[in-house]
Amino acid sequence: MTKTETPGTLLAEMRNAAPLVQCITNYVAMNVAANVLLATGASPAMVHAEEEAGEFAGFAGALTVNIGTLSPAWVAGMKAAIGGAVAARRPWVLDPVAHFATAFRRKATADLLALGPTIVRGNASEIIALAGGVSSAKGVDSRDPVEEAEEAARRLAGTQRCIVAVTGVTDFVTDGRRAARIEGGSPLMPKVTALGCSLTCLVGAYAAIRPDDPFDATVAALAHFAVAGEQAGKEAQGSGSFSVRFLDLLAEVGGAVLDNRARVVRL
Ligand SMILES: Nc1ncnc2c1ncn2[C@@H]1O[C@H](COP(=O)(O)OP(=O)(O)O)[C@@H](O)[C@H]1O
Ligand SMILES: Cc1ncsc1CCOP(=O)(O)O
Ligand SMILES: [Mg+2]
Repeated sequence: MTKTETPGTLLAEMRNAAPLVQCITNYVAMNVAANVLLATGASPAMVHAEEEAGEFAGFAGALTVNIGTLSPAWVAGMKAAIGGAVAARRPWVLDPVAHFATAFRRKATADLLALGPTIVRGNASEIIALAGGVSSAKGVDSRDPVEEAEEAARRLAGTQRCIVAVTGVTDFVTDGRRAARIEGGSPLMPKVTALGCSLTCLVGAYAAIRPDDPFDATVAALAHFAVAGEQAGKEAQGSGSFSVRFLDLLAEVGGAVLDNRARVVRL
């Protein structure tokens, strides 16, 4: 049986390792996600050109791929990066932002999924649709509760042989066998753009320290967001002050505080 590792232990180890994370993310998220990784202790690099993305992935600790603002050149860069990550046996995370919205996105997402992501992180609408169901969303924001995506997540994890993380009011993580729910966060989080995209990059940072079995690492990344987000929500006056306080708290939260405050239910 695999030993369960606590979020706090993994946070301390991740911070100590300061993993280099190659983030291919969208124009909206690039700056936000880089600041989130720096605050948590990881080292972000936004590298997406086809000419260099595969080479970079060969020495980065992990790769994250997000389709938020897609174009054909970006898809080529993503595929090159994934080739480099797979060859170097590094974990890679897929964030299928609004993949159901257009034929271009659907095709790109199907191609990327076929390359075998280590982890898929999306909101409930995205995960429902990725598993073949009908979601209520049209764009990047979720219109479905996480509870309705749990079965889809288990199915997707089983068929793709990967970890699936669904986020929302209460997050859900499964590898098709193990599963966990993570409570916390704040209703202000979906009111700040690119936090889901940034979380995907943070999942990459945690996965970099457990490349062969990143289930607990994925739970730890979500717990880190949940604990910092909950506290920031208590202190904020609105989404502007939330953003600032959230970044500070991602840095302030240490291993002991994370283990104290994280509400993780293993199923
Ligand atoms: N209503 C909510 N209450 C608490 N936390 C939330 C809520 N909605 C989203 N979150 C948190 O916000 C972060 C981003 O998740 P989500 O909004 O689902 O992603 P996306 O931005 O991709 O749609 C996650 O940490 C999630 O737990
Ligand atoms: C608004 C927007 N449009 C295309 S990508 C993007 C950001 C989505 O960020 P998130 O999925 O984290 O809410
Ligand atoms: Mg998203």
